[in-house]
Amino acid sequence: MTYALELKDLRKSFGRTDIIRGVDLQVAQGERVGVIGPNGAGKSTLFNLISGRLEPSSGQVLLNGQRIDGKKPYEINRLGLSRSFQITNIFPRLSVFENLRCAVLWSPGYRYTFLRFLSKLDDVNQRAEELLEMIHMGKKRDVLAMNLTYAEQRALEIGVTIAGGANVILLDEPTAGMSRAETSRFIELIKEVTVGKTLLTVEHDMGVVFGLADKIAVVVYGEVIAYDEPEKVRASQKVQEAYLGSVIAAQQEGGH
Ligand SMILES: Nc1ncnc2c1ncn2[C@@H]1O[C@H](COP(=O)(O)OP(=O)(O)OP(=O)(O)O)[C@@H](O)[C@H]1O
Repeated sequence: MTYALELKDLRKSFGRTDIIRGVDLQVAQGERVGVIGPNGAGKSTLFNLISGRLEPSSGQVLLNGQRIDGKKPYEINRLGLSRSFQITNIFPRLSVFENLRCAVLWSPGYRYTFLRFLSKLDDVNQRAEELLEMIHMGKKRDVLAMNLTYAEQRALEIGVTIAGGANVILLDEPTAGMSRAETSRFIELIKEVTVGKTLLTVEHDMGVVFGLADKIAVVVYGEVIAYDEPEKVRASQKVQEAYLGSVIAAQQEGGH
């Protein structure tokens, strides 16, 4: 079986410190995976290894069966993986629509076709209109990104991330900084716009991750200690002891 994303004995050291210590992970096409774990466990490093920001010390990363470890982020993006950062991908002084148009223009299907550019402009506009509807921002079409609310900026960021039609999407804490109400609307939006796509998301909020993910990968000290359906992960004694027990207790105490 070819997985949308597969990690094989992936390792990363900084100096003498082993940060990612032999991660194996298989994500099927269309699966939504939540990556959880304590601070400093290696979740961001894992995302950096997958998206090409960092090169692994050893091991393999395969995207749709093709090795991508060692490739540059833009090459990996062209092969169908898109990663969202926390609103750094949007242009504050451009309107919502222009941001989406730029994202489409910059995406793999269009970026290298400058000579065919003019004949393709209609397609670009049409795709940007489609994206505008997908993220439910038709009414904000001409508003400058800098004048949007924080939650709207995050929604635009999702639109920008999916603009190129990547089939594997990586989201870094997509609901960080949102209110409860915004968070639940945003989870629905993420679900809608990623139907059929493969999604990996790093998330600290257990409510979000258990509501969104088909599978949860628990990273502790650079290793995936559990990778299973949410209910099985929640019930796992090993996960309770290593991580979840203390987090759930803390979130309940904090009123989350
Ligand atoms: N470039 C680097 N050089 C040295 N150490 C690094 C580097 N990047 C990350 N680390 C270390 O690797 C460990 C894992 O960091 P990472 O940011 O991946 O964890 P995380 O699980 O994403 O944490 P958090 O939930 O707090 O964001 C940390 O101890 C961090 O200090």
